[in-house]
Amino acid sequence: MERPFVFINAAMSADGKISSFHREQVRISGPEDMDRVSLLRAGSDAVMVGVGTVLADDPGLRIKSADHKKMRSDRGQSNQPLRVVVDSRARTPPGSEVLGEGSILAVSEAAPEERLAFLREKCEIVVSGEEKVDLGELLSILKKKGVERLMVEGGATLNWSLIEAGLVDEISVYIGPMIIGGEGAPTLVDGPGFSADYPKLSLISADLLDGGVLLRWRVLR
Ligand SMILES: NC(=O)c1ccc[n+]([C@@H]2O[C@H](COP(=O)([O-])OP(=O)(O)OC[C@H]3O[C@@H](n4cnc5c(N)ncnc54)[C@H](O)[C@@H]3O)[C@@H](O)[C@H]2O)c1
Ligand SMILES: Nc1nc(=O)c(N)c(NC[C@H](O)[C@H](O)[C@H](O)COP(=O)(O)O)[nH]1
Repeated sequence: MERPFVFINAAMSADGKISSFHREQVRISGPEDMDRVSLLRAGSDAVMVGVGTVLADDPGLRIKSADHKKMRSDRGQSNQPLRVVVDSRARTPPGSEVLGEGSILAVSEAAPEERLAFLREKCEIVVSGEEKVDLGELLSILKKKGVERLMVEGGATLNWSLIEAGLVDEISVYIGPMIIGGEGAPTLVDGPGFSADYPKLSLISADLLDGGVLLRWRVLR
């Protein structure tokens, strides 16, 4: 099945955590990295998160920088990339920042109709998979909608599922100068974990940024 180019972008502490043990957002990136995140959004056709991230962080996922919006309009693209939430059972609160024009809620057949009735007014609903969203099918639906480049902004569980399914081409991770700790704190990739055939990476670049380091990895097949 055809799919977009998929890259994960995340920020983690020096000890590999992407938020605290009570899943509260931790600002790991500095201003330079956040500007880079905005630029990555500007260069993408869609930005995707899991519902865990919506519930924890309530991100808007929009480009705020006028320069970055202009870059898109100069290229003949819409002002903002599409915003996609992977949410099998439609748990996204109707007041979430991510919803509104240009947002897609990716649910499974198990999503309760009474939740969808509410949410349908605030976003487009795309159904795939029986219990859990079928990520391969979702990516092929997005490709048919014209999404060539998809940015994934976490969290830990969605990152795992995409990597496990072999659906990720690149990973950019900013490693910030801090320790978060906690065995229950989400890491860059959670889920059950691999016990063999560990996916291998090839380093594209390593740069100093905001007192930390930005690594870009290509996922090898
Ligand atoms: N530092 C960063 O860069 C960064 C970025 C994003 C999120 N976060 C943090 O990550 C945490 C959220 O991560 P998380 O793991 O709890 O949630 P998540 O955002 O990865 O969402 C996972 C949820 O998505 C849904 N889902 C539906 N279909 C799925 C599928 N096929 N595969 C996987 N998930 C599917 C499930 O309900 C699942 O629980 C928060 O604490 C947030 O602050 C940090
Ligand atoms: N790049 C990055 N650095 C961080 O230090 C951090 N905590 C996140 N966390 C991911 C977060 O859930 C969102 O993806 C956006 O960082 C916020 O997005 P908005 O400004 O609301 O659009 N992401």
